[in-house]
Amino acid sequence: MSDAPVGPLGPDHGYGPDIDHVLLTTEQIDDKIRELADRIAVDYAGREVLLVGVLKGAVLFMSDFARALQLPTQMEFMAVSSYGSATSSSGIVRILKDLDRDITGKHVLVLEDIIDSGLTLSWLLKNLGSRGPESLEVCALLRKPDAVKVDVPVKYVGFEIPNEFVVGYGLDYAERYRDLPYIATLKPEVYSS
Ligand SMILES: O=P(O)(O)OC[C@H]1O[C@H](OP(=O)(O)OP(=O)(O)O)[C@H](O)[C@@H]1O
Ligand code: HPA
Ligand SMILES: [Mg+2]
Repeated sequence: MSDAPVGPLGPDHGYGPDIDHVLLTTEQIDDKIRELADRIAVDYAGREVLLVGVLKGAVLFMSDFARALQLPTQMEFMAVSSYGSATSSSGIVRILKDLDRDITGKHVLVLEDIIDSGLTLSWLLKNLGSRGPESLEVCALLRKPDAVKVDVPVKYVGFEIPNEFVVGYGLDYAERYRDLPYIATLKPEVYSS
């Protein structure tokens, strides 16, 4: 057994001192993923779904969601970046890794960790839509309604959250905190150090 300190919400990989407040616990996230997966299993019954995970933020969500979804799925990943190490979007989306295969005729379900300004997803949907999928929908774990700059049609949303920068469960600040098992905000001094 490890001797690492355990925070009030369980193991926090030692990030505890940087955390300001917890928005969503591991249990709330797990329950929501099961709820989304149940709904999507009904909507896609009899169809084969191609999950497209948006790296890197959606990697934990993709992994838990694919296991919860009681349907055969295939997985592809695309890596895009618009934030770098900043806390607001540059508005410029860059493809860092494209899909490995053609999605023509497929039922594509994009999995995103968060919709903040909506710029990444708006760009991504145009890009994927031009490749001829049979259907194209989005399932996002988080959305910040007060931050949206571009309206994007999103069929499945886990949680609406306040307009604060959050980390954990795949979401990073300067590449840190993705491995935190819950979603939280950081103390202001973390940004100034
Ligand atoms: O709605 P938006 O304002 O466009 O923000 C959402 C996007 O920003 C984050 O990605 P980021 O660019 O930080 O890359 P990462 O997933 O590798 O951290 C997040 O994972 C979403 O993909
Ligand atoms: O609140 C956020 N946290 C981490 N990454 C993000 N990318 C867009 N919004 C966020
Ligand atoms: Mg990021």
